[in-house]
Amino acid sequence: MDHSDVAGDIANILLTEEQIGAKLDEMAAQIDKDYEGKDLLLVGVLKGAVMVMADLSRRLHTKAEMDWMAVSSYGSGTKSSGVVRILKDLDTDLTGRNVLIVEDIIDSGLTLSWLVANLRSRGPESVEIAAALRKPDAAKVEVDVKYVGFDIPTEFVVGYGLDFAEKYRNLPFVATLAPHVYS
Ligand SMILES: O=P(O)(O)OC[C@H]1O[C@H](OP(=O)(O)OP(=O)(O)O)[C@H](O)[C@@H]1O
Ligand code: HPA
Ligand SMILES: [Mg+2]
Repeated sequence: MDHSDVAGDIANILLTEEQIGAKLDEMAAQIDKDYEGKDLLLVGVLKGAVMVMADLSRRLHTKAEMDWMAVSSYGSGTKSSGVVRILKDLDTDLTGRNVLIVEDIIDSGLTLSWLVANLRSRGPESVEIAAALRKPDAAKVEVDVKYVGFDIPTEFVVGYGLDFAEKYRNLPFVATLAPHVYS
């Protein structure tokens, strides 16, 4: 079998580009309502959140700044190590700011619970979370998410920013991988 093309690596498409786009429309409308008249700082969590940050931010009418943090807890594997490392910190002082963390996925919740606590300690006015995906049955810690796109089953997924060993981030949809990819 020829596994050189991406299509041969995909087992099942969970969410199409159209479904994701429609959900982001709803999320952006709610965020616009909630932040009306406020200054908003979007904090994207590299690298996975690049797609959702680009697509969500372009749907907002609220004036927003964007900054980025790079943290990593998964390395090249499919399981969270539980140890969060800051690879790149924010450039922005959070004092008095309304921060909205933009994430691709909440899986164990370890990354975001750590990140929320870290950002709250910097004196912001508020810290909320917008996440495209959440795996409710995989939660090891509860994370209070204000805006969530889709709840998905406890399966490793790729696409729309999500990687397996740095690949598949550029897929426009969210999918599971064929077993041969892991072997
Ligand atoms: O809820 P958790 O179990 O903590 O998992 C979620 C986190 O894991 C992934 O990041 P990863 O560490 O793979 O970095 P990446 O975004 O660069 O792929 C994902 O983008 C989230 O940040
Ligand atoms: O299901 C996932 N896929 C890719 N990266 C991830 N990081 C946490 N969960 C996942
Ligand atoms: Mg990753």
